[in-house]
Amino acid sequence: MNEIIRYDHVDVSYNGKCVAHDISFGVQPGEILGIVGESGSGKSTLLRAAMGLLGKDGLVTRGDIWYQGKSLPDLAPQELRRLCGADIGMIFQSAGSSFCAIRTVRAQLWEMMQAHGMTDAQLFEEQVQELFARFGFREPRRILESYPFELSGGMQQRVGVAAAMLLRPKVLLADEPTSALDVTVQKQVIEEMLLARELFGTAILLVTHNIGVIRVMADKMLVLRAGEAVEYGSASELMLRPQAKYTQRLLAAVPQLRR
Ligand SMILES: Nc1ncnc2c1ncn2[C@@H]1O[C@H](COP(=O)(O)OP(=O)(O)OP(=O)(O)O)[C@@H](O)[C@H]1O
Repeated sequence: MNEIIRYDHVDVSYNGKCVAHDISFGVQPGEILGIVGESGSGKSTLLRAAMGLLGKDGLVTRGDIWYQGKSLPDLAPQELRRLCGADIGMIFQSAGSSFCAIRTVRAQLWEMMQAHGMTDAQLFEEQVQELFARFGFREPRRILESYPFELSGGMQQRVGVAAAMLLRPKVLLADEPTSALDVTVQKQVIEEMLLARELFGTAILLVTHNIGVIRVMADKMLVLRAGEAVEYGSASELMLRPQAKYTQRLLAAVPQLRR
């Protein structure tokens, strides 16, 4: 199995308190893993652990997160920063808040690409226009020339996904990428992520409360409760035949989207 990322018996603690315990799973290139569970079950912590974003109180205390033969928690900060974005992209609940308010979208995307070694502004322009066109943005030039506050929250999120994909990451960590959006824009962001997988073979770790989003996107599903893995397996199988009472309750609790 050529998994692109593997969590291997991972424990994570904040201030010595274990909030994720003995979590193991692997994700193949192009595969989408949905991570679900009630609030506080450790979903975001698992994504943040891969990126070294647990803050000063958080630590991977046991196990490994393997990415292409490297143990991410053991990497030097500098090496981890090099992987973040370029190899492992991120998209959060509100892309708007990760954009700087006083610089245009173009300036920020160009800066990001320069930070990852791009020097040719013409090439950047071609690549960004091409990607925006593929993602179905009607006015790519206007978007690039906009300040983030001039775009709707939904458009900011769509640009956030496109921005993450500019670097063609092999893995995309998506933490509640649709939960702040109305249903129409949710659908567009979901389609964008599915397109990213189709175009670039990106694997996606998707954290969401919305089982409907899992239903339309995920190949596999990990169900967390209080930091423990309750169930893990094929998403369609778990949707049809959830074994644990907890999963049955989660599935019953959330409104569903149609594909
Ligand atoms: N920086 C932190 N310091 C201390 N405890 C934290 C920190 N971040 C998260 N926690 C605790 O870790 C546990 C898991 O939190 P986490 O945010 O990963 O859950 P989650 O499943 O993503 O929740 P939600 O769905 O509400 O976002 C919770 O008990 C939370 O209070």
